[in-house]
Amino acid sequence: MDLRSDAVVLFGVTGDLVAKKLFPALYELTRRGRLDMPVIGVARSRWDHQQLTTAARKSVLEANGRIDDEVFDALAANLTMLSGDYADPTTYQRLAEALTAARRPLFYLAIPPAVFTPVVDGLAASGLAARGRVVVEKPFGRDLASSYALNQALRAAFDEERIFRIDHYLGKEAVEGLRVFRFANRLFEPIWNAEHIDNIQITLAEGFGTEGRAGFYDTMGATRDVLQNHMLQVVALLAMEPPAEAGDDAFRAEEIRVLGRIEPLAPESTVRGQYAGYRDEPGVAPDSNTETFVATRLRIDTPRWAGVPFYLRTGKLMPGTATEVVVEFKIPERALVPGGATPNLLRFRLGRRDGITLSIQVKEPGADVAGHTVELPVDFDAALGHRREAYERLLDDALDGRHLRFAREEAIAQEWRIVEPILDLPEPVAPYARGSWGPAQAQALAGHWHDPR
Ligand SMILES: NC(=O)C1=CN([C@@H]2O[C@H](COP(=O)(O)OP(=O)(O)OC[C@H]3O[C@@H](n4cnc5c(N)ncnc54)[C@H](OP(=O)(O)O)[C@@H]3O)[C@@H](O)[C@H]2O)C=CC1
Ligand SMILES: O=C1O[C@H](COP(=O)(O)O)[C@@H](O)[C@H](O)[C@H]1O
Repeated sequence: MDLRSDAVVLFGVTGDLVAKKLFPALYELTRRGRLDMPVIGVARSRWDHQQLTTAARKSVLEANGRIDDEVFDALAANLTMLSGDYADPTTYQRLAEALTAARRPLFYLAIPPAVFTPVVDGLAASGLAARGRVVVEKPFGRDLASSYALNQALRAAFDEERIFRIDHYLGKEAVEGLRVFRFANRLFEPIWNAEHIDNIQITLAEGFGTEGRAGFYDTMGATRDVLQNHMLQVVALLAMEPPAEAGDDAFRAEEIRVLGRIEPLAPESTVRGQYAGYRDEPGVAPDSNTETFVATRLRIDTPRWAGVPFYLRTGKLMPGTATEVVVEFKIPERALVPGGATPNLLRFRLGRRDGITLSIQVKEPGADVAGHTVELPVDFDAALGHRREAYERLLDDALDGRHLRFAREEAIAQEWRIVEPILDLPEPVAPYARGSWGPAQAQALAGHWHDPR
């Protein structure tokens, strides 16, 4: 089935993901002439058409800072609202009536994972699944066992080619660009290994808290929310071997292979934290042990990465919002220049102010011959101009039935295997101050973290 979908159904249209990412993506697709089709928002909340379009307008304005009324009106003319309970078969019957003219609807599950299976079952029972595609948000299940069960439920309703497991980091231009950096630059490949790299750090920091989705977040935590998926995908892109041949299948197979060589995370080298005041938020259990921060050390059992630690940390209410990878190279074997024992750092900025910065040593001005660190920055906005947002690219792909930028089932299974030992640990989470880099124990884990700029 390779024809473009002809309707979009957004389950969870009242939610945070739709507001932050999906409405702006739909607006942009409309602007590009890629979305002239019905868009049906589904939720339990009893929204009318006016509330739906008001929410859509607000989210486009918040994302873009401005709005083109002609484009927005074209999108609004396609929007309709359908309120109903996901356990009620009549919800799907009404949806089927609204989709009578649609031959290949795209069902987007922008809902908490606990409701994925009931919705898939409802789509199957109503006959809608038989002609549709489905996009399933991350996290895909809660652990390895539940991800298998979710796969079974999906496959009972949809053919594999009509299932799209989204990890929106795979749709980010800068994340996808790691593939080009690794395999289109002869310069770095010979030193991309344990002989020359001391450690690799990945920080996914957010300067905001749970933003009204605490009830959902409290069932999830940082490990399931972003470490299991987004961060491990970035690790795979950094650590994979060059594929034996060009092409997307060989590339994805190699990614899965390296995920398979990552050792399960150890509780002893993991720090879980919770920001001050989290337990007072509406929807959070008063004794919640959910982590809003996690830092961990990961090892990859391949000759290329023998002895090289990968340090990963992510948290809410950190000092700022940024996703950065820092590759720290080893210092020169012999100290021939004073001040020359500073490691070269290669910094990838992913998703915000995208770019790459290489820090190198140059001569300190003056009579003495000594090293001084300078940075060679590349700013992708300046160098490359506008690039499309991840959700816009991924929605466009799913509408066309293209799987390249979606997560593979085997990769997701490996990711759950890796994080399983640190899920739901009974030890109390360590408190941390809002606006800090997490609990003090996390600072010690890496010895020295390179904070995002
Ligand atoms: N928010 C984000 O930035 C991102 C989110 N995601 C993923 O997207 C999905 C949705 O996330 P998000 O939008 O943040 O979630 P929300 O907590 O905002 O929930 C989305 C909607 O789902 C409905 N809902 C909530 N709880 C239930 C329930 N128990 N049963 C049925 N419906 C429920 C609510 O709508 P109503 O009550 O009106 O039916 C709510 O508006 C998740 O899988 C998440 O991991 C992925 C990337 C980013
Ligand atoms: O999947 C999620 O990702 C966002 C972070 O995405 P980004 O593109 O803004 O880096 C995170 O805020 C959210 O909690 C999580 O569900």
